[in-house]
Amino acid sequence: MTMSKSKNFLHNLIKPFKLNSSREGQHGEDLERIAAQEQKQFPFETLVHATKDFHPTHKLGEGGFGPVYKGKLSDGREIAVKKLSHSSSQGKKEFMNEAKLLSRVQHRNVVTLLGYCVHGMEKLLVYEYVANESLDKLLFRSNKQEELDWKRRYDIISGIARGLLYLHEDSHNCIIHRDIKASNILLDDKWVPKIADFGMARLFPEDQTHVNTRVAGTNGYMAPEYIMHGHLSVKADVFSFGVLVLELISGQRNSNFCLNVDAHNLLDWAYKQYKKGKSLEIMDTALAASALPDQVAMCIQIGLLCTQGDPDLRPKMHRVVVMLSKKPGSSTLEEPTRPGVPGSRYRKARRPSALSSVAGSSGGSDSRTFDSSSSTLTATASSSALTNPKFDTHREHTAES
Ligand SMILES: Nc1ncnc2c1ncn2[C@@H]1O[C@H](COP(=O)(O)OP(=O)(O)OP(=O)(O)O)[C@@H](O)[C@H]1O
Repeated sequence: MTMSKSKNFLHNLIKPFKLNSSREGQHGEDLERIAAQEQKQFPFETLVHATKDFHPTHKLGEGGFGPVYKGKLSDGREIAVKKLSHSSSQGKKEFMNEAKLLSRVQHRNVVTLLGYCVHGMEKLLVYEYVANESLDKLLFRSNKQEELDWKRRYDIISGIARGLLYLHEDSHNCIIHRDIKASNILLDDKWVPKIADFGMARLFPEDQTHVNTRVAGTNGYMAPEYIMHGHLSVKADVFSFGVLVLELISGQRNSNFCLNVDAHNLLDWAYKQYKKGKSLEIMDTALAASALPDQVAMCIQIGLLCTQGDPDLRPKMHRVVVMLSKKPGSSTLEEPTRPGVPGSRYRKARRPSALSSVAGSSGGSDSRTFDSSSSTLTATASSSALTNPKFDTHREHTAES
């Protein structure tokens, strides 16, 4: 091929993707952008076809927001379709705006939201399908713990930390996840962790007239200041992340901790062992062969730093990522203070009247209630609050504390 021929060839190859000349280029880019946005909206028929009419055999499971179905698009891409339950009164336009915004969130450690669909009363979200199981199934509900060797667990901890850092600081807005837990971490076929369910509060704001049961926080993972006073900041996610780190290392759930040891919960146990200089004793026996003791000890210390009772003392995710990237022992980490007590005493249901008075007094932007039928707490804040890094709601709460 001659030089000019190969130049032409390259130009033609690039042309459909990039138009360079100024006005034509601008126009082309606009069209591209519009087309890209349009593609985020899936026709309902496409999703019906992809999931074989939401056939029960395609159902992957059901969470607090509704059922999730596996599907396959005609181009071969595998998808997970989340059918949102009907309990929110959010308008179609608002939902579409939020979904469009969230489908711009792109990170290796965050599940990609491919798009959305509104069809009559139905609101659906279309995600990339993540092939492996969720972390809780592997860690707590299978006999595959051995497959999660130390290197995998360490990579999972680092991946989740990077995904959270992205949501907090690097995405177009600060997104506080508020429900970081093992079942919201999906693993792909290469064991890469992906944070799922991000931004759900934006997509599904609370309907103030409805005592809903949707999930925005889970016992055992929620920061004490969030449960007790409604203080919501990135540090609430840092707390949940710390719990997850200690769960990954110990193989024990924090929420129904039942080891016969002198401790109330996993955090308490980890802290006591740490103070005695025996932190490695909390390590999952399934890690015995693969663990790098110094690295495990460093991660326990990071987990404890993240779960400290005082949110101001907890590191931000940026600092966590830096700490995780260090060689164990190469720098001194801070000494963790006492961990916060996850507030399972909120198990008592609050009266709906108390709920509406809280919601009412807030000007409608924030409410909290507890669904006594599950182990989850519902707590939502307005979208503006969720996107504002400085958001910190402090209100006298009416629940027994
Ligand atoms: N993108 C996805 N790819 C593969 N499976 C998925 C995907 N999203 C969700 N799932 C599966 O669908 C099921 C339900 O997920 P969902 O996130 O709705 O609820 P959950 O995390 O189990 O509970 P909760 O609503 O309390 O967080 C889970 O088993 C999850 O593993």
